[in-house]
Amino acid sequence: MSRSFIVAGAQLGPIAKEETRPSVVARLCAMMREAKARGAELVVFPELALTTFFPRWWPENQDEIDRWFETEMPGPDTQPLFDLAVELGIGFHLGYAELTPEGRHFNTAILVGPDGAILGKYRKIHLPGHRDRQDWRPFQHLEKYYFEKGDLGFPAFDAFGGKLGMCICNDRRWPETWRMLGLNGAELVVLGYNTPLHYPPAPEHDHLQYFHNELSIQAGCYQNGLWAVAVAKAGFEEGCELIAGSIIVAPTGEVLARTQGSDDEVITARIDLDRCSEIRRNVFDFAQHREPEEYRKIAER
Ligand SMILES: CSCC[C@@H](NC(N)=O)C(=O)O
Repeated sequence: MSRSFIVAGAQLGPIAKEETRPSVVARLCAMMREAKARGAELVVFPELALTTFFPRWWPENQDEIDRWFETEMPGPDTQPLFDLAVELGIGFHLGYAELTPEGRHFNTAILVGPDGAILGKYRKIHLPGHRDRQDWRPFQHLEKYYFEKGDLGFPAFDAFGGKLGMCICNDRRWPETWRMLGLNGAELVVLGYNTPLHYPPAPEHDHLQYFHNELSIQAGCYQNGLWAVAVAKAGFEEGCELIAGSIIVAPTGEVLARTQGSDDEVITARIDLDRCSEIRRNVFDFAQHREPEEYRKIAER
């Protein structure tokens, strides 16, 4: 397979609390068709792409938690997405809430090939927010309550002629995420996010949300010599404004495509995985220039 191909980011506008899974999957399918029409071989959907961003609410009972989670992937509601991918011959990345047969809850993403096979799975490691109900906030951010920390590390998978890695939303802010993916050989990192514009503990930083999003992703790409497709769930969702600004970023840190609005929107760019070496054979040649014995504190509590 060629290492130069077109990728798409499929940004989602808001998903209402009562919007059904079939309705959301129809929106994803429409964007998958558009991505394919624009020549894409891979389309990237956001974090928790099947539902509203439910960690903003304190649940009253277990049923109110489990209603947001998928117990099978694909399941009856998501099978049409897999079927369309096979029909069109396009791969995809999808974020969703996973409930395992053992009753464990994860914030999960998968990478699916153009034959509909699941090529890789990632479970979010950096869970932001809080565990307890905090009524002073205009909305909750209860990821630490709803989810367990991911247990799959930061793997890179053989896919699309190269090595692909995944992370999810808050993970993108941590240099350790990108470095682990880089060390594991990732050449393209795909990720989705749900980022409220308003950050209640430090509202003086609200105006920097778009800047911090791009800063983190561009730095991750440049410092590890890899590509990224980073895709938002955006817009006013149940009274909470989520940032948009989905981007495709080159190993040089340059932004090649960016969404214009805050609704369902597809962006595309041609990427060439061989361009990772522009950075990895030069300033970030890990074998030549890394000094890991000086970094031990990074892996300590
Ligand atoms: C409350 S922390 C900020 C919000 C966080 N959102 C997610 N979904 O991880 C993020 O890092 O974008």
